[in-house]
Amino acid sequence: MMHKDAYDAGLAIDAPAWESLSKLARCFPVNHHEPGGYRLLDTSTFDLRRAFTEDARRVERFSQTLNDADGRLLLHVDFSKSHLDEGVMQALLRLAEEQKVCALRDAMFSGGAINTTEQRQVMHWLLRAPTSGGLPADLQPVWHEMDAVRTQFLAFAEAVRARPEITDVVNIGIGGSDLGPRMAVRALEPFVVQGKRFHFVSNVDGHELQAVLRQVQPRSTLFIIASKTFTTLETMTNAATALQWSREAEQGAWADRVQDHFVGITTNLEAAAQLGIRTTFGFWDWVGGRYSVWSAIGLPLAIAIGAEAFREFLTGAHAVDRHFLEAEPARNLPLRMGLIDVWRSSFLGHAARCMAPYHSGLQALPAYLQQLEMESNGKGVSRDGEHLLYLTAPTVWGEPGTNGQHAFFQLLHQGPHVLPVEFIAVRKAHHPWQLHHRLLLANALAQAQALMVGRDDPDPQRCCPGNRPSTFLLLDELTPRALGALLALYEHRVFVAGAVWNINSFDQFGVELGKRLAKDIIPRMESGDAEGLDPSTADLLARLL
Ligand SMILES: O=P(O)(O)OC[C@H]1O[C@](O)(CO)[C@@H](O)[C@@H]1O
Repeated sequence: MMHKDAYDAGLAIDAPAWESLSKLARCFPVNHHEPGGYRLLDTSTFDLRRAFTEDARRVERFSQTLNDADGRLLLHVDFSKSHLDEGVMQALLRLAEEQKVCALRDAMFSGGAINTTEQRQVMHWLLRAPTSGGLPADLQPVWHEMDAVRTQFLAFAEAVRARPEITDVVNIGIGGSDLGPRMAVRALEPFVVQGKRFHFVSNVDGHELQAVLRQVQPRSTLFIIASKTFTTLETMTNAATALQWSREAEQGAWADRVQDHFVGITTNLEAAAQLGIRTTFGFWDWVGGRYSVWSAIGLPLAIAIGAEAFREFLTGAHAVDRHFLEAEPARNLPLRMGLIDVWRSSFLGHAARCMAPYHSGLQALPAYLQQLEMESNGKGVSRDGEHLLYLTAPTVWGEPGTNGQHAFFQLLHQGPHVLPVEFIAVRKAHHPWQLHHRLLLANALAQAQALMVGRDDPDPQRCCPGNRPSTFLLLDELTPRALGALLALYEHRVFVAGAVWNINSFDQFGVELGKRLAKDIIPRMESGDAEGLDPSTADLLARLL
């Protein structure tokens, strides 16, 4: 939680704008945690309701529309219901300058090894570049290699689509090798080819694999084994079991055909070959797992929606890449949104953000964003190895609206701490029942309004304090292009926040320790040996055995 001394001193980052923002924060409601108490420091003078009455241009000032090159609406974002004013926005833009965010952005887009802890370039953006035009000379061959693989996996996707005998596609992968394609196939359901079902198996929990294998037949199923490293325990275990299940099917009569029904997506082509997988599509160590849906990791999506629509998905993301690179800071949407995220976490103490997509197709978006944001920026040490005195990535969670309203929105309206909500609404529906869509959208608007306006009541149990912040994202239609734009916006916004916080957003060493300890415990699950384990783990092990 935010450290009071650091907050008071305003010196957690040695930049003049950081200090100004620390002072400005005193005019806003701040979530403050100290031993024995969590409270809202509401010494503030800032009130959203008043902010709108005092500034007739507030919506215009704090909202922005992005169109693509053809002038079509990509997305519109209204962050006017955020706890901020023009002074804060200006100080945030100065902070971006002092923290050299644009220089880091330019380094990323010119192939600099900005993932410093792993000495890697960060070039997921290259995967959506339609041509090599404008790229630095040393990136030209990289683009051509990438484009060749892209052409191959998209041709493969088309070939699978043309085979009616393949009725099921099973993606086996976890984390970035699962969440992106899983979320996007679901989101773009109206564009998905008829006659094929898409399944995603990520967990090492055999129940998940079993539930899928019960529904499919080896001869009509394509298994995609997706793993950047091809060493991940869950994926390798599920892949081996799926292979064995296929070989044993039909009394072994199918064994020699099995390989034709397995495809590997990895940077470790050798490991895939060792498993006996003959068809593979590669990608590169400059694509982080959580940024890989644009690569061959997106194969399930490409099969689902086809090569042309997959290229549309890339086009939407590329439009946002261009905008992020070219727009001046004051009208640069990912920059502004990333800066607001910094303001909310580090200055206002908003330790969590609720994602509320009002579209059931975006059901898996909160889970996707959890990895993107929390694995990228959930860090407490700077690039230079210094411990940070400020909050970084918020906890991200959520559910599609209206479901969340009937579950946890109570806390958002009346809980003692302030948590911003991010609404995502889509203007056009892909079903014929306009009434449903009107009710859905009306609820999104009403919730954002209720959080802000609140409700006075003489009975404190019924009173809603209001003045609660939210952001409202609006898509015209949930198309491949719009989804690509939305995801790229989130990627760059996470980049901006990480750059301001001076953390490396592209490694994930925090997840290593658990993996290492699991390796130690796995053999104990058979032997029961508890030597060297702490008493709690030893007791639980004995009970599980
Ligand atoms: O694609 P892989 O190498 O199987 O890794 C899966 C996931 O595991 C992680 O390394 C975390 O454990 C993620 O960063 C990654 O997306």
